[in-house]
Amino acid sequence: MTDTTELRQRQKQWVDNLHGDKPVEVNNVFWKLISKDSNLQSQTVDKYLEQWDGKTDNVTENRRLDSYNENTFSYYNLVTDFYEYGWGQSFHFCKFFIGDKFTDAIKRHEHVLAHRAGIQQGDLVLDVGCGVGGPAREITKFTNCHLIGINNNDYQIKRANMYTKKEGLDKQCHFVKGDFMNLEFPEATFDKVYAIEATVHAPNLKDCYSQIYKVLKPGGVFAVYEWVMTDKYDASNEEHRKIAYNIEIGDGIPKMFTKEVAVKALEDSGFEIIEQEDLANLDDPVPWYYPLTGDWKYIQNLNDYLTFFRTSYLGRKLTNTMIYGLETLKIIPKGSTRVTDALENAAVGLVEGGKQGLFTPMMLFVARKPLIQD
Ligand SMILES: CC(C)=CCC[C@@H](C)[C@H]1CC[C@H]2C3=C(CC[C@]12C)[C@@]1(C)CC[C@H](O)C[C@@H]1CC3
Ligand SMILES: C[S@@+](CC[C@H](N)C(=O)[O-])C[C@H]1O[C@@H](n2cnc3c(N)ncnc32)[C@H](O)[C@@H]1O
Repeated sequence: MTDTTELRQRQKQWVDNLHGDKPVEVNNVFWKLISKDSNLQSQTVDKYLEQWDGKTDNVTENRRLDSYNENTFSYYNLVTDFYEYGWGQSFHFCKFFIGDKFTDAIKRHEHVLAHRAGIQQGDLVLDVGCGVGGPAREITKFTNCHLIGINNNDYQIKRANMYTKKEGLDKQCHFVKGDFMNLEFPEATFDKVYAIEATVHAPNLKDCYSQIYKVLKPGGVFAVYEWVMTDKYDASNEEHRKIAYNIEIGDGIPKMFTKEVAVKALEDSGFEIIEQEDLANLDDPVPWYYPLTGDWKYIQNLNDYLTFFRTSYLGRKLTNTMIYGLETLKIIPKGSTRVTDALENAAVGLVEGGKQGLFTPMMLFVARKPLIQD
């Protein structure tokens, strides 16, 4: 048995045991937490947090980079239910315009990527790091393409396929296990490839982009919303490094790279960069991170009061207090509070990084695989 087969079997078994025997259709976050295996939940939290001891020296960082696969696997086993509860089925940020409803802005961000990638009816498209498939379903409906989503988290794949079947899209769109550091599709399979806020989990962007390059047809396009530290970021500045660290620990990221590293990685993989644009502007009338600040003045739709209460500072405090109470009463598994604490770190780091313009979750790159390779 190869190492990869063994790892996959172990991860599949872990997910089956961790999430208990509740049907995959259950949507209530508290019910999902109650039905988790307490022992395994606590072991998953330990496994994830043992990597995060506050250190950012080279040895510690290399350890995190080496264990990227198990680390993000554990992270998403812990946070997926919270993400769905607080954010919905698309696990990404978006640009807001005045008057925007949250769900409309999220979908528009997906349409923009599909448009910039030039996805056409009938194209075979790969979604790299597909989450529970919110963007994939939307892009399939928007373009009428055929789409495969890959993900290294078995729990998310189950939920992605469940939602897709429910929406009657399962003939056009499906989700499989895979590691974007080792894509197993034959060379030149896809017309287009996209990734939304996923490849930031890679331990090495060049190796990840090279895998994408390999599976794209010559002339094919790769479009990505990359998470990067901007040109303003200075790794030797303690405050900046602390912000990046909060983003790393709270979002399951082995190491945040700079925009410069991402550009070089695309070029070194053989791509020709057609467009590069940071869609997050500091002077945007409505900042991308506002759902996490709970700035009520930006809310322009009645439905969004509920969504943004959950994601706001106050709403998070309320959720975290409830989680703490339920864990103390042993109603939900041990370790759940440590998960909400890590998510709080994420929110703080993201907002601070966004406000200071040190970080962007929407560095858009559109890159082409040349028709003739060197
Ligand atoms: C991790 C990466 C690369 C992308 C995910 C981006 C966002 C969808 C998440 C980043 C931080 C998350 C938090 C929540 C939802 C999803 C994020 C915004 C919550 C609002 C979910 C509900 C919890 O009670 C609080 C969370 C704070 C962080
Ligand atoms: C923040 S989520 C974004 C999901 C999706 N793109 C969306 O916008 O809803 C990041 C995704 O990348 C996946 N991921 C992380 N590391 C991966 C890897 N090595 N191979 C494949 N998928 C990975 C996670 O499991 C998760 O689904």
